[in-house]
Amino acid sequence: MDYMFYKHKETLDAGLRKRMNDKIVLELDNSNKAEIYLHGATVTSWISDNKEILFLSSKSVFDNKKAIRGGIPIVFPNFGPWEKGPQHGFARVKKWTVIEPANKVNDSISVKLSLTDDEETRLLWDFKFELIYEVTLTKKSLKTNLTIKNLGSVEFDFTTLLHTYFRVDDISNVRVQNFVGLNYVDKVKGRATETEARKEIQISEEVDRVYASTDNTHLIDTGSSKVTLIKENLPDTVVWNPWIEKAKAMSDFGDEEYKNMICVEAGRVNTRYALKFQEEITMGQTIIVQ
Ligand SMILES: O=P(O)(O)OC[C@H]1O[C@H](O)[C@H](O)[C@@H](O)[C@@H]1O
Repeated sequence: MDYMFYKHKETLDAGLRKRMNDKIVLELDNSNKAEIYLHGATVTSWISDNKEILFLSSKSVFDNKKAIRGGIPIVFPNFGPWEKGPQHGFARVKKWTVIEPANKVNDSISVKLSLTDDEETRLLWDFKFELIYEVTLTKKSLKTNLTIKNLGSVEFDFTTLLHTYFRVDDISNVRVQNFVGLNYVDKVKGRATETEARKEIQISEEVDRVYASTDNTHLIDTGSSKVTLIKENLPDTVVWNPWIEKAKAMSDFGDEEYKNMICVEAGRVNTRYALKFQEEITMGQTIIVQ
């Protein structure tokens, strides 16, 4: 009996240890923390004042191969289907390296991760680059900044996006602001270009829209909390909810989970950004809980 117990415990500890090695925890105090997996540098959890702000699917696969379904996956160097490699690029499925460990200064704590080109990335996309991702947590905010450096001797271009999954209690109560009058590409309707007429977006069907040149601020009212998304150097915003059929079709997403999430994704996706050799650009977002 004892033997069985200890054997089981050892297995558990080994599994737990592995998961712990794979992620970084930023902890301000017991009620305010965030978790970042090295796989994709994916922020998978952000707890502000004891409340989880991000959605992570219960079906998400943590095999260090597939992209994590939820949190904030990083899309680079291509948004959407890509003729050279996986959908949304490789940044979300590569193992990142910590270059500056978690550092607490006054009321904030931050960490810096990096991804550089390797044989695998050059095979798909033959450029020399470094991505630096800085995640900063305060009691009320989470800032995620991405610096893209061209380390080679030729220009490259890319699209990029922070694919944030927000957790909501009930999608029918969610409102998102600041799209009125903007053009968007409707990916559900064969990429038709439409103009947004609503002051507040509500979700009651499958939504997959790429809004161009959006305001730098969106207010996401989840019914039980208000969250502000502030974009920097990311001109576009994608709004996505797979709804019933798509949810069922995704193996790493629960059938009913579409009710508990909305993706509001700050990106640079409408036009590819050309980065000259030896140059760099920083872009990012800050999410603030009110
Ligand atoms: O399933 P994934 O590759 O993670 O993509 C999930 C979604 O990402 C974005 O929001 C795109 O606009 C959608 O078209 C896509 O379905």
